[in-house]
Amino acid sequence: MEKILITGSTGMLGRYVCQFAMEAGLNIFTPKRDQFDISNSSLMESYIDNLQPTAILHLAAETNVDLCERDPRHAGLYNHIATETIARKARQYNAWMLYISTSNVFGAEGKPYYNELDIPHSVNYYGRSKFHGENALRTWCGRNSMVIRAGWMIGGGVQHDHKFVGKIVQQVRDGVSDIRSVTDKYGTITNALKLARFIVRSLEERRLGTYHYTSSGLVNRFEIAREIAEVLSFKGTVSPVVSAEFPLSAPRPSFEGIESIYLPNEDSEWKPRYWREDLREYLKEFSDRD
Ligand SMILES: NC(=O)C1=CN([C@@H]2O[C@H](COP(=O)(O)OP(=O)(O)OC[C@H]3O[C@@H](n4cnc5c(N)ncnc54)[C@H](OP(=O)(O)O)[C@@H]3O)[C@@H](O)[C@H]2O)C=CC1
Ligand SMILES: Cc1cn([C@H]2C[C@H](O)[C@@H](COP(=O)(O)OP(=O)(O)O[C@H]3O[C@@H](C)C(=O)[C@@H](O)[C@H]3O)O2)c(=O)[nH]c1=O
Repeated sequence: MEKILITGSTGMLGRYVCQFAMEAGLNIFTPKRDQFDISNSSLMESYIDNLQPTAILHLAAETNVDLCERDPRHAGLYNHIATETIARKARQYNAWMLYISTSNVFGAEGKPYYNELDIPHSVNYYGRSKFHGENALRTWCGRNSMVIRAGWMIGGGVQHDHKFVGKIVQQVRDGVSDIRSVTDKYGTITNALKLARFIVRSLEERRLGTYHYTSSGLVNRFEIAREIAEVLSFKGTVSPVVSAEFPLSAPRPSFEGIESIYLPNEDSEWKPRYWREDLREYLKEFSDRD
């Protein structure tokens, strides 16, 4: 019988994945931190030994990019070593394993877009720790695993969006008069709900290899903020600024757009579209509530 372990089930992405996996009638196991702490190898090992999963969706991670920069040891433990521990166990039980990585593995070359043939070179420790996680997976279960790299993730809605869109929506709701947003950081966005559909489909198909999954179109943070302001009928102004006005511990690449040369070319509900369309789809979660 199929037994699917999902780590990070309470996160921005994990909630949607659990929702779709349950709708598909899959037998999922979603341990919380006290049962499955990614900083505690022996706890993870004994949980997996007990469960003996047939598949593992490893979504848990340290997603605080600035914390990773200030504490590379923490980044390594959470994003690299934890993945290696889980991947070793996946191999032991011959379980198919999925790992979610990030466009942050790229950026040092300064190219606008990166595809699956490009060799990662990150500008920060979060990106490096995620890339080492990818490689641990490839080393231990390369023949039975999948890596999906996502771009700037949009998802979680009012309660669980702790990233850029959530922060801008919060400012709109707080009624600030001016939202400042950076024009010199470009990337591609990933609608978490649609990615979750693709993950569940990939699980069912036991897809293998590395894939980039993002909406099309390179966009900067300012353009996203302006779009949010328009959709939510924001009364104030959105001002373009340079990133030097937002001092952060971790450098962000000027360009971290990713695109896919391998994603199946089929028209389906998981298929990413142009960034504006996927962003507007997500923003309904906010506008529908008021
Ligand atoms: N957000 C983004 O913009 C992007 C994210 N990604 C990747 O996608 C994946 C999912 O990210 P996202 O959903 O945004 O992440 P979130 O930050 O929303 O959620 C992180 C998840 O990991 C869990 N977690 C954190 N620390 C531990 C721990 N010590 N032990 C057990 N569980 C822990 C959290 O549990 P708890 O609820 O207990 O905190 C939560 O379920 C990650 O691998 C991330 O690197 C890739 C590209 C972009
Ligand atoms: C709050 C705020 C931020 N910003 C800018 C500054 C900075 O460039 C950026 C920070 O937004 P975030 O916190 O969403 O960005 P960040 O933490 O860099 O997001 C990253 O998270 C990890 C998990 C990933 O995997 C990456 O792909 C990426 O999504 O937004 C503004 O321009 N205006 C604002 O009001």
